Amino acid sequence: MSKEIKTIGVLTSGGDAPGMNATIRSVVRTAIARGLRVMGVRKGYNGLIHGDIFELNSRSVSDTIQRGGTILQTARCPEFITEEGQKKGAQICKVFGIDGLIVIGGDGSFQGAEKLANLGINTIGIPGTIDLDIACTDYTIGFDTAVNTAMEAINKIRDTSTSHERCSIVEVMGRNAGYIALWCGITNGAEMVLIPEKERPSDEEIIREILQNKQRGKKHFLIIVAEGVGGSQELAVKIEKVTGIETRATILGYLQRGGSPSAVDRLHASMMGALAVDLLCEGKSNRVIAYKDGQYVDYDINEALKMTKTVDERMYEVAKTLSI
Ligand SMILES: Nc1ncnc2c1ncn2[C@@H]1O[C@H](COP(=O)(O)OP(=O)(O)O)[C@@H](O)[C@H]1O
Ligand SMILES: O=P(O)(O)OC[C@H]1O[C@](O)(COP(=O)(O)O)[C@@H](O)[C@@H]1O
Ligand SMILES: [Mg+2]
Repeated sequence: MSKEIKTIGVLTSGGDAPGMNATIRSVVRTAIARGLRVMGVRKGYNGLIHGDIFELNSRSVSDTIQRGGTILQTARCPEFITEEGQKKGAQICKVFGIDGLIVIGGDGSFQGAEKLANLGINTIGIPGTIDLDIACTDYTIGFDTAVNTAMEAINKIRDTSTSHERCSIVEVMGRNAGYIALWCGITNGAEMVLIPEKERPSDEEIIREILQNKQRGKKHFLIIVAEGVGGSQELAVKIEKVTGIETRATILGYLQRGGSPSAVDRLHASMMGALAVDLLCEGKSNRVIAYKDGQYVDYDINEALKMTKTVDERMYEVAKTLSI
C-alpha cells in the first residue's frame, strides 16, 4: 500500500528557466488546496543536503507568476552525484518530514530524483529547461520565453548587420541540442543554421554559400550557431579573411535564460505543477511529467531517461528552403 503524503518539498535544480516560479506557485497552491504542507528547498540538491529548507504558504508565491529566475534559487551540486550525498539528501527529507519531493529541472536533476526515489522518498520531476532537450516530452518549461528572447535579440543584430552589409554569426544556448538554434533559424529568417544534430558544413562550403548569397542580391548573411557546435568567433575571422565581407560574431549567452515567462510557459508551468502534486497524492513516485501530443502525461523516470529524440527533419529542411 502506498504511504499517505502529508508534507511535500519542492526544489529547482540545474540551469534556471523562465516559468520555474510559475511552476513553484502551482505546486504550492495545489498542495495547500489538497491539505498538504509544503516545504521549499533552496539551491537545488545543495540546499537539500544542507537542510536549507523552509515552509511555504499561498502568500509565499504571491506576485511570482510573472517573474523570471527562481525564487528558490538553483544550483549544480556535484556532491549529490555521489551515493553519500544522495543518502544525506534522503535523510534530510526524513528529518523535515518530507514524504514527497517535486524536482523542477532537466535530465541531470531527474537522475537525482531517481536516486532519492530508490532511497524511499517519493519523487516527481517537472521538465524545466530552456534547452527542450528532454526526450520524453514535447515541451520543457522555459523554452518558449528563451526562444522569443533570442529571436528578438537577433532581430536587432539583423538591423545593424543589413545596414552595414555584414555577415552575422549568432551563437545561441542549448547545450548539446539545437532546438533554440533551429527555431531561431526559421523565425529570424537565417541564411544558415548550424546544429549539433547535423553534420557541420566545412568552412569552404559556408564561404561558398555566403558568396552565392551576395550574388543573389542579399544585403546580409545570418548564421545561427548552436552552442553545441560553437566556434563562432573563429568562423567569423575566417569568413572575413577569405571573403573580405565584414563579419561579426555575437554570443547571446545568459540573457536567453532570464526574463518574464511567456503565456505558453506560465500555462505549462501551472498545469504541470498541479499534475505533479496530484501524482504524489495518488502515491506515485519516480515519475516525470511530460507534454505529449497535446496531453499532460507522466513516465517512469528511468524509462524517460533512456528515451532519445532529435530535431524535426522537416523543420531543418524548411529552414534551408526559406533561406534562399
Ligand atoms: N547522475 C546523477 N545522480 C544524482 N544527481 C545528479 C546526477 N546528475 C545530475 N545530478 C544532480 O542534478 C543537478 C543538475 O543537473 P544538470 O545536468 O546540471 O542540470 P539539468 O537538471 O538542468 O539538466 C546536478 O548538479 C546534480 O546535483
Ligand atoms: O549556467 P551554466 O552552468 O553556465 O550552464 C550553461 C548551460 O545551461 C543552459 O542554459 C541550460 O541547461 P540546463 O537546463 O540543462 O541546466 C544550457 O543551455 C547551457 O549549456
Ligand atoms: Mg540538462
